[in-house]
Amino acid sequence: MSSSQVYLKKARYGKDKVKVMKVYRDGKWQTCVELTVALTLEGDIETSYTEADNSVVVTTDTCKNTVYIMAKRSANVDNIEVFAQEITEHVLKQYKHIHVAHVQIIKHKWSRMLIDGELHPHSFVRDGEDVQTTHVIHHRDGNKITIESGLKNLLVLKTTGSAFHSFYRDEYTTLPEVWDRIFSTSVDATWRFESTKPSVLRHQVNFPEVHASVKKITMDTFAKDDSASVQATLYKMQQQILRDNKSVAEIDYALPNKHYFGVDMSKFKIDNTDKNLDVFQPVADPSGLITATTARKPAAKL
Ligand SMILES: O=c1[nH]c(=O)c2[nH]c(=O)[nH]c2[nH]1
Repeated sequence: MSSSQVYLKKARYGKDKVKVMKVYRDGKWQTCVELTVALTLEGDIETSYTEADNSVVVTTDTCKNTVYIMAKRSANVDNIEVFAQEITEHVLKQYKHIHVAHVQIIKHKWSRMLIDGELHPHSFVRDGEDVQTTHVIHHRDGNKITIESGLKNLLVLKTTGSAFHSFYRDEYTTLPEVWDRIFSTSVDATWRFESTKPSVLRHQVNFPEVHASVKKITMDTFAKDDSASVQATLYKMQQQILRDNKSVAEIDYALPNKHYFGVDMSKFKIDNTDKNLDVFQPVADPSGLITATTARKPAAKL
């Protein structure tokens, strides 16, 4: 194939995995926020790939510096969707040949310690590996912003209140029906916001409240639902999230079904079945993987 038949179709570059910790101080009370940030850029940058023209390259090192300087100036590092928009706005203002700025943020958990029954003013604990995420894409054209936020790695388990039966059977099916089983999953939820107007997104959506609501509904539904399947429980979670969060346009879930199988003890003449089933083998893989997206129907036209 001659080189005239190929062209640079897409290009985007920047700095990934920029780790930043910000401490806010209010008298003796301190708060900390730890983020992993990626800032990547699109625009009139083709010649850096096609002609070795570095004059159009805002260096990835500059991208890293930008994250740190914006963290220094910002009062909103904790509110990752707003902090991400502060960065994209700065980038589009500063670099006229950059037309799309992407900021992806992972917010790690630091929860205030409870010491002698009281919240401690400056000590924190990592009490879970679940993280909040966001991906803000800011287009110079029309000043359009899209925001996709997420809750990842929320590991949950219930020891009863979950069944799986009446499924499709054929000559390939060996799975027994169960009316009581362990249900465990690591929740991976991603939701997109309705509006594309920056002013609305930035100032009228309470992003931390949406994160908190998604987490609460996920856990409430998981605990309370008499689960007929991962699929049915997942859809209940998504429906409730869209009902309670008007700013959310649609939500995806990816739920691995982390299997716990009863150990066969029949060779030892020990009954570990049905009512006597209480020893399980956690099976890391393979796992089921149940995914779905739930969205709002467009409003009916009158
Ligand atoms: O909730 C479930 N959904 C499935 O689709 C499935 N498939 C399976 O083997 N176990 C389960 N459990």
